[in-house]
Amino acid sequence: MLGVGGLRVALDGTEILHSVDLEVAGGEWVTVIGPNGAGKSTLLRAIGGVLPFTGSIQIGGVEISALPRRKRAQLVATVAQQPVVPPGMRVIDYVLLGRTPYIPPLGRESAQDLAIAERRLRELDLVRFADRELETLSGGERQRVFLARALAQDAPLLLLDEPTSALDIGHQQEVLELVDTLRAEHGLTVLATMHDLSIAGEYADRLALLADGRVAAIGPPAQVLTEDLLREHYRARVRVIAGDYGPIIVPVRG
Ligand SMILES: Nc1ncnc2c1ncn2[C@@H]1O[C@H](COP(=O)(O)OP(=O)(O)OP(=O)(O)O)[C@@H](O)[C@H]1O
Repeated sequence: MLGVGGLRVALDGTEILHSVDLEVAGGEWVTVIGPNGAGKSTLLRAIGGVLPFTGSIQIGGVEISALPRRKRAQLVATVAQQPVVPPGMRVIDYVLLGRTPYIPPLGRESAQDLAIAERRLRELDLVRFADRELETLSGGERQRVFLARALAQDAPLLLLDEPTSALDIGHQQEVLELVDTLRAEHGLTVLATMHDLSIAGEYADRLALLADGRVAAIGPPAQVLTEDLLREHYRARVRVIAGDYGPIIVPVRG
């Protein structure tokens, strides 16, 4: 579904990603983990088509650089780490922006577009905020709105850059379960980044550990979330405990 080969990205003259290779199958969930500054957001931004790169990024066998913007937006939806919040915009109108790739030039959203946006608001527990200005929402409420907009885009590839970092523990689980349900029902492919390693391992089929702009390890969560790899790449002292849905990572002092 997604094929990344020999990907290099330089920002302001500094190479951040050094020949990254990554394959994500249709319907698979891969989460990129790694220490601060490893290049996780840069990787997602390149795949999302907002950064220049060299190498190859293919979606469904087609190079993204060859896709017109509108077509790309029908294939890839992104929840960025810090999305731009348009001043004065109501929540429902923001979520409707997710339908833009389907609205003809100079056209208006259809009743179906509105129905899809409203369904996303319901699924993400946001109905009561529909008419509020986005700027007036709390950080966690706003993060759910960003996800609602991306899901309204109905793209087969979803890029999630730390989608639950502002959410309380209940909403974290609710949002990730919703993404997982959509994946099961519609074959959605998910590429995410996350700092919570236990949650990352519970939801992803595979984890890719990025360090200094290179893939240092990739595989099923139990293969990547090891005390040795986490010590080496995060300089963290942890205990790894076997959980029902994947390894549970507990930071320890000694
Ligand atoms: N415009 C820029 N010029 C130079 N370096 C940059 C620029 N933008 C980002 N970087 C650097 O690129 C590196 C990777 O950044 P990126 O945001 O991809 O990391 P990350 O793994 O997502 O980190 P975090 O976990 O902290 O969100 C960082 O060292 C960052 O300082």
